[in-house]
Amino acid sequence: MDTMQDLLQKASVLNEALPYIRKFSGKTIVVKYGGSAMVEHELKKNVIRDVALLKLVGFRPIIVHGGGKEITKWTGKVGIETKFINGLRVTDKDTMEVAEMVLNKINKGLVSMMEKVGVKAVGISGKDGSVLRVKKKLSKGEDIGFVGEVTKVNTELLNTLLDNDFVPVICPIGSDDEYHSYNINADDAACAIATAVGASKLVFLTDIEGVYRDPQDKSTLISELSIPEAEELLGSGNIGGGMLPKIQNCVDAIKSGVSRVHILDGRIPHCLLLEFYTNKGIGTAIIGDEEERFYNENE
Ligand SMILES: Nc1ncnc2c1ncn2[C@@H]1O[C@H](COP(=O)(O)OP(=O)(O)O)[C@@H](O)[C@H]1O
Ligand SMILES: CC(=O)N[C@@H](CCC(=O)OP(=O)(O)O)C(=O)O
Repeated sequence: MDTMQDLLQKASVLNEALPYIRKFSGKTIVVKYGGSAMVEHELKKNVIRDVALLKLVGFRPIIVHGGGKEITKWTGKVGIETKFINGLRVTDKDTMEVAEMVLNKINKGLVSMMEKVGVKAVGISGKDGSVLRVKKKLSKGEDIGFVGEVTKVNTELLNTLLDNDFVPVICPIGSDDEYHSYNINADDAACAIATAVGASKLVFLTDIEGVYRDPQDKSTLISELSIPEAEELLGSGNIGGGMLPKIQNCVDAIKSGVSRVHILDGRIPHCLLLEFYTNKGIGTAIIGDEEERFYNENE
C-alpha cells in the first residue's frame, strides 16, 4: 500500500506536469515509431499508453510507424534477399508486396492496442485518401525500385480524423500518379506529414539515447541543438548510419515550420511522458531558433 510519502510524490509529479499540459493543449504532435520499441511487447504497450495519455490530456497525436525489422524477417521467410542502399530498402515488386502486407498488419495491431486503452484510432496507409503521393526516389542516381519520395501530403483525411477525436496511425506506403504502391522510409513519411499538418512537435522514437557529438563517447550526448549546430554536426563526420538522414529530416522539418524535433530513446519506458511532462527533458531536442530556446529556458 502507498505511504503518505508515496502519495505526496505522486501528487508532485502531477503538479509538475500541469504547466506542460496547459502549454501543449490542442497542439499537433507527430510521433515516428520504429526500432526496438516496436519489437518488444512491453515497450510497445508503454508507447501506446503514452500516446493515449498525450491524447487524453489535450495533444492531437499522429503516429507514423515503421517496421523495417519485421519486413526483413518476412522477406527472409519467403526467400527474398534484403538489400539496403544508403539506408533505403531496395524494393522490387515482390519486396513491395511483402512490405505492404507487413506494414498493414503492424498498422492494424497498433490500432487495436490503442482502442484497447480507450482511445479512438484509425489505421491507414499513405494510399488512403491519397495522404502520401510520391514519385520514384533514386539513391544517388541509382534506381532502387519502388521506393517513394513524398511529393504531396493530402491533409484532408488527417484533419478530418483529428477534428473528430481519432488518432491517425499511418504506415509509410504511398502511391504515384498511376496509383502504384511505393515503400517510403518511415522517417521521411513522418517528416513530410509533420510539415504538412503544421505540427508543433515531431518525435523520433529510436534505439539510442539521442545524438552524440562523438558516437564513441557516451558522455557527449547532446540535449539541445540549434539548426546551425545541427548543420555543422552533419558535416563533421561524427554522424553516421540512419542518424544522418534522421538529423537531415529534423533540420528540414524545422525549416518548414515545425517548432521542435525530439530524438528519444524508445527503449526507455514512458520516454514520451518524461520528455513532455517533467522538468528534465531526455534525449536530443532540435530547436528552431535562439528565441525559442530563450523562451523555453525562461518560462
Ligand atoms: N553521432 C551519433 N549519435 C547517435 N547515433 C548515431 C550517431 N552516428 C550514428 N548513429 C547511429 O544511428 C542509429 C539510429 O538511426 P536508425 O538506425 O536509422 O534508427 P531507427 O531504425 O530507429 O529509425 C543509432 O542506432 C546509431 O548506431
Ligand atoms: C524505403 C525504405 O527503406 N522503407 C522502409 C520502411 C519501414 C521503415 O522505415 O521502418 P523503420 O522506421 O522501423 O526503420 C523499409 O522498407 O524498411
